[in-house]
Amino acid sequence: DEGFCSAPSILDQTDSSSKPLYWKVTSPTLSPSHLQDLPGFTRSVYRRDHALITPESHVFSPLPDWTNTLGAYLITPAIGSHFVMYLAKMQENSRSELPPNDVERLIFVTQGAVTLTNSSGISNKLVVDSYAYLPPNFDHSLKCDGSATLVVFERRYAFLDNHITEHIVGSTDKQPLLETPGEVFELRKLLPASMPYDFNIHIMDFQPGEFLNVKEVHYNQHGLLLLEGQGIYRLGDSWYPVQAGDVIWMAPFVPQWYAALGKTRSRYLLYKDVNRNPL
Ligand SMILES: NC(=O)N[C@H](N)C(=O)O
Ligand SMILES: [Mn+2]
Repeated sequence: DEGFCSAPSILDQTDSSSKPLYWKVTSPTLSPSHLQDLPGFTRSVYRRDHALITPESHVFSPLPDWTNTLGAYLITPAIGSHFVMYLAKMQENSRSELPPNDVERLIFVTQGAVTLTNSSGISNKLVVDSYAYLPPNFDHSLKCDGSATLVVFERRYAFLDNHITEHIVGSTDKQPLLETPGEVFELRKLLPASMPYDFNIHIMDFQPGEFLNVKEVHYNQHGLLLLEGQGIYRLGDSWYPVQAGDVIWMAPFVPQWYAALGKTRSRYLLYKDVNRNPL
């Protein structure tokens, strides 16, 4: 019947297997139609030790120095982080610019394709689910002919004597699953665990109904992008319904916990600082 319960539910989404990987990051499904474009309504929240930034809050503007690229900064030191996280929407004939000196960069492709060229002229085509790590002061450029959406992390590299990081190009599906003792989620890491790397990017998969065992509190900070699925994120004393396309800032020591819900798996990408003494 056409009663009010006929509002389309997110669970009515038939299988999205026909859609490209991570399609929801750039075209998220908003909650039932009665919330769509409701004036002034947002799920975004900004607190002392966490923030939830949802797609209806994104503010894009031309990325300074890049060509034909719009950027939405989601996390910057102004929020208390030691890194930046931004979405970069590269349009046709677009080109990146180098980060400042001594700043390392990681890019992850969520839509389209870009060509990464380094100073020795070697090019790599990066498609959805591919990534590249660029060490500090490493000459490179990203070019895009059509369109591409990247999530970019940049950080002033914490130099260690006699340690340097390498230029890395890879894709999530080629990374091995790592042990997660006491936890049920599947874990991949995009960077080596070795000492030179002062952060890593975790890709974490949960089946519906699975959740973090540890209600984590730790000195590390996080920038999270939910790539697929939906669930409930607990941050401090608040509980947030989240879905693909949502971004979360977690400050050091904020209590954090996730439970996956719905009919499809949850996958999120997580920046985590590592390998450096917190003192
Ligand atoms: N919120 C998280 O998912 N945190 C990760 N499990 C981590 O800190 O390793
Ligand atoms: Mn954590």
